[in-house]
Amino acid sequence: MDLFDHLTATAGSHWTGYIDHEFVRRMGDGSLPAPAFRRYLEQDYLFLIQFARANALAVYKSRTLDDMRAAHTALGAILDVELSLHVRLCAGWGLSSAALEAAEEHPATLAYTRYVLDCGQGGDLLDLHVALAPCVIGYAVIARRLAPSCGASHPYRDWIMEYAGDAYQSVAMRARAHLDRLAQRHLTQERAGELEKIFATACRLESDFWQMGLDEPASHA
Ligand SMILES: Cc1ncc(C[n+]2csc(CCO)c2C)c(N)n1
Repeated sequence: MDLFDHLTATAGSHWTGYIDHEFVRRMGDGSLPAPAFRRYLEQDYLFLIQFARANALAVYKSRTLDDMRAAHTALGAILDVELSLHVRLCAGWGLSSAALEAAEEHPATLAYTRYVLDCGQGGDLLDLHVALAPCVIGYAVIARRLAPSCGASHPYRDWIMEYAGDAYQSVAMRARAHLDRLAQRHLTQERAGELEKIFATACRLESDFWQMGLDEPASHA
């Protein structure tokens, strides 16, 4: 059992509630309403920007060149690949770059991203990578589960295939192996409980992020 397996097992319903969230299930069966997906996409753009900062923090928190390179690669992938892919996906759903630039962070976006950054600022590289794991590895797990039921005209095919594809699956596998190497160097019995708590909290915040997409926006009428 690697550290990721251990963390998902101890997170229990926080983990399963995240990967099996109603938003995920309805994306899988295609019944997710388009406005919910658009709300998610808009906030995910803002999420990715903060996620890039979290990887920059991981570069800073690294004590070996290997760790530094891993974080630097992830940072570059977000800035040079992920964000432009995301902007293109958004355009296909009627969200312009101008709309993305004008968007404000929802409390769920703020809570999740700043929690991850706080884990990294207050803790060490292992704390930070454990806080990032539900995001980086969780999306690969979710997309792999949805892919078999994703036909050619599935409305969420682009999203599912992006994360279920070989390229992203191997990114996630490398992240998982890196997390395990970090654990071998830094994990002690005394730290296990705190790391389990960080992982479970990040899963809860991922669930809140899905839920934000499902919830109707507050009416200001
Ligand atoms: C709320 C939310 N959680 C996770 C991801 C997934 N994700 C974010 S950055 C990245 C690439 C890592 O190199 C991946 C897979 C997301 N997009 N939005």
